[in-house]
Amino acid sequence: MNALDRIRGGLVVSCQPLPDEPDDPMRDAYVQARVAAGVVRGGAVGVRVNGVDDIVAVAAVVDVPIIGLVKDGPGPVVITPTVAHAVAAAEAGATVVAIDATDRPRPDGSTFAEAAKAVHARTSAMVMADVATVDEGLAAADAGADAIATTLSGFTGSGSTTDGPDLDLLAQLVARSSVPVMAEGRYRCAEDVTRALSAGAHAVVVGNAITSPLWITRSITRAVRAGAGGSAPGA
Ligand SMILES: CC(=O)N[C@H](C=O)[C@@H](O)[C@H](O)[C@H](O)COP(=O)(O)O
Repeated sequence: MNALDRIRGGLVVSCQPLPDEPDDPMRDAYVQARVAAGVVRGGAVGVRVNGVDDIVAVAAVVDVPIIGLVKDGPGPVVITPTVAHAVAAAEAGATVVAIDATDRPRPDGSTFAEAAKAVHARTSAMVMADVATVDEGLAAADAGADAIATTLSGFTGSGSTTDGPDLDLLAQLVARSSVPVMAEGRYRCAEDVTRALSAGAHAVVVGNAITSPLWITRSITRAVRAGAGGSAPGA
């Protein structure tokens, strides 16, 4: 059974520090490995992990598929931006390599198709295309992606921007794609996951809502300050 078959219908948990927080105390391979071990114990069928050191550390403690990526550079393409990053993620232990497949220039001048081809030719890993639009997803499947993920919806300036998960993009890709479609990006709770699976997602990735104490705490403190949940006692 390949890595994609193994995660079908399940919850994949993204174990990563917050991208825009260089001082996130969770930015530590040992810590992410412990988080990954915890989510697998809780029922995650796969994990998504950023960076060669973290992938190596996580691969040593879990035996579920690892969707690996390497975030690097000033952008606009940050998720596994070059052929070398893609191969490095696979060599570190990723069973699926997540690669930005948006239509934006890559720092090494490569295309998504070239990165996918290099992973397939030089490693045993599969390739997941992170996209923001239907057109990008369909193009990525034609270019050799083994799966597509809605990861970049709302992050590129193209396509729609939703406060919650982009279930519309998911449904359109499920209807038209020849390869499995992963739901990812702003999935926060059991209801979100169930809705994505009902919409035909191959599997659903949840990140910050499970694995970022910084993000979770900030969400709650901001909501409390904004008055969510009624008046504070004595107020
Ligand atoms: C846009 C981008 O860089 N997304 C990254 C992709 O690896 C991660 O920062 C996200 O945490 C991940 O996609 C899961 O999403 P959420 O944390 O919303 O459940």
